[in-house]
Amino acid sequence: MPYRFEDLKKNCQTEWRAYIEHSFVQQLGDASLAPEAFQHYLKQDYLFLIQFARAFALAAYKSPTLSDLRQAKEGLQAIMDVELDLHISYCKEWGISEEELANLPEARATLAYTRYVLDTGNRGDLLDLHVALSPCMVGYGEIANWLNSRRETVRGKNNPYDAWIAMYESDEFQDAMRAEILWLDERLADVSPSRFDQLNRIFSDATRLEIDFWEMGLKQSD
Ligand SMILES: Cc1ncc(CO)c(N)n1
Repeated sequence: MPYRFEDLKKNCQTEWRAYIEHSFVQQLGDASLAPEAFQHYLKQDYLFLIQFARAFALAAYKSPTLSDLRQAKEGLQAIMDVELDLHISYCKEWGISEEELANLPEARATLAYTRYVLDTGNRGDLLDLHVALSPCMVGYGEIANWLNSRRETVRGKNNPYDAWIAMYESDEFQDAMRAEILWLDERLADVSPSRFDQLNRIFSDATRLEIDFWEMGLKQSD
């Protein structure tokens, strides 16, 4: 049987669920999340996205074909045009200026995750890099869908985090997520069992670093 993206998730189900259904996510969905925790997360996510944009640019650099190049561009575009724009305006609403954002120190969880992905991409090939990026691209789309499937989730003006959910359920983000899964399914179909094990390690590492990112938000750790 050829491997698929689903197999990466299946092989680290516990970590994947701990990421998707993290208490930060649940509290964001039911509007009980402390604003300070959200603001801390949002500021760090701004710094995170800058490094992730670099990682997608690295994917572009490592792309041997036009279609690979297009896929890297999709990711870069989702970050720069969908996420970063919203983060900046969201931060303004919450009283955080672009100047404050520019001078912010990176939390350890931000450093660990982003540098892990960049290092994996530098050291490995394009598939290693896309696998390292996939918990981010696919996870947040899945989180929005999971939140929408829960009765506890509050949507609309009674939830101050509604725009966050709206961003990740948007067609633009969901399309980018589906394109990433398709791209990975095509490449994973050709890999050997030992190569798949290597890729699974990267996927599981990145997923664990996503969990740490939520923890950093909840605890407002630096
Ligand atoms: C930490 C983190 N993971 C994933 C995404 C989705 O791009 C994000 N904005 N931040």
